[in-house]
Amino acid sequence: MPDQCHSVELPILDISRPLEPSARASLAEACKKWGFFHITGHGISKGLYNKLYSLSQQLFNLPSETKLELGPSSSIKTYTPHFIASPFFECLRVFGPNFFASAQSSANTLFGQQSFEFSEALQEYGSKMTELSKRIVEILLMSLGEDFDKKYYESEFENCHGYLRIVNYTPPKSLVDEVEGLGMHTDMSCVTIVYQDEVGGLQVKSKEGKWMDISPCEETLVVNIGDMLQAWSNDKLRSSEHRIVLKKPVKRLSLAFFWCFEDEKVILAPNEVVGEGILRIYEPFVCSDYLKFRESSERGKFEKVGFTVKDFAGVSL
Ligand SMILES: O=C(O)CCC(=O)C(=O)O
Ligand SMILES: [Fe+2]
Repeated sequence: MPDQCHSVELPILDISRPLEPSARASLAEACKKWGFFHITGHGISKGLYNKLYSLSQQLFNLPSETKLELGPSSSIKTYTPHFIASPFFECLRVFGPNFFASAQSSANTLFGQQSFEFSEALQEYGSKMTELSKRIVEILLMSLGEDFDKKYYESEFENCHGYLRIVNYTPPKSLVDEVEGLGMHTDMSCVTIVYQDEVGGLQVKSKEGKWMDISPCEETLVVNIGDMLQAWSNDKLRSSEHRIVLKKPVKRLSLAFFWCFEDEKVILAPNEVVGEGILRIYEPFVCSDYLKFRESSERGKFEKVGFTVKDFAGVSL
């Protein structure tokens, strides 16, 4: 393995069981240091993943003209073609809370009216991810402080919503070394839940600036903290820079579920979360203003770093 890249060891949390005090401490530490951890006990069967995998392959194997009917210049806009995020990246978005309806509107164009298999599978996956996201936010609140889940879940996180990105990476056939499938970025979510297939390629940047592999592991999902929760937690939870590198000339599929605050939400870390005697790092801001800031400062660059939540709402010293 090249010197500049190592695998990172992250805690594995069994989400189906109550949070033990020792797990709470290692989770808090991992979230502060890496902003990434693994979960098991998520209740999603291998069968559902196999189904989503083969349906996604069918979808991305369709001719470009068909996919572009859902592209950025169409009315539905659920498909992002190659050469927007990177030459090797394309994705389809499915929006909650009615994942069935969102998937179906894309499926009608792609596969014709008769197919419900795709929408049903996405409804099942989207609702499971929604439940998981809620549980993860509760657990993260518990890791921040005694009874913080009871104090803050309902008042702060009750109106969160989610969407899914199905991502297909196609590296060049004559891959010599490695290429970036998706460049360095932070997520704008509260939390993101990622399923990556066995190809791997997800990397997180350490605070010292080293790229570390997050290797795929069967039956575990990757969870990462996004900018919204970093700001809300006054940096107790880190939204880390990450990217996808393609090292083999094979396709890679991932499912990334983003759990986000509602657009009109004002993000302000509660005093108790900031902690006594600790400086507040962010000015309060409206969620959608940050999303607009990110869109406008990275035109054509798709979530490139350089304009993140600290640049937007960081307290000037
Ligand atoms: O493809 C992946 O594994 C993760 C993609 C990602 O980081 C993103 O879509 O924000
Ligand atoms: Fe990401």
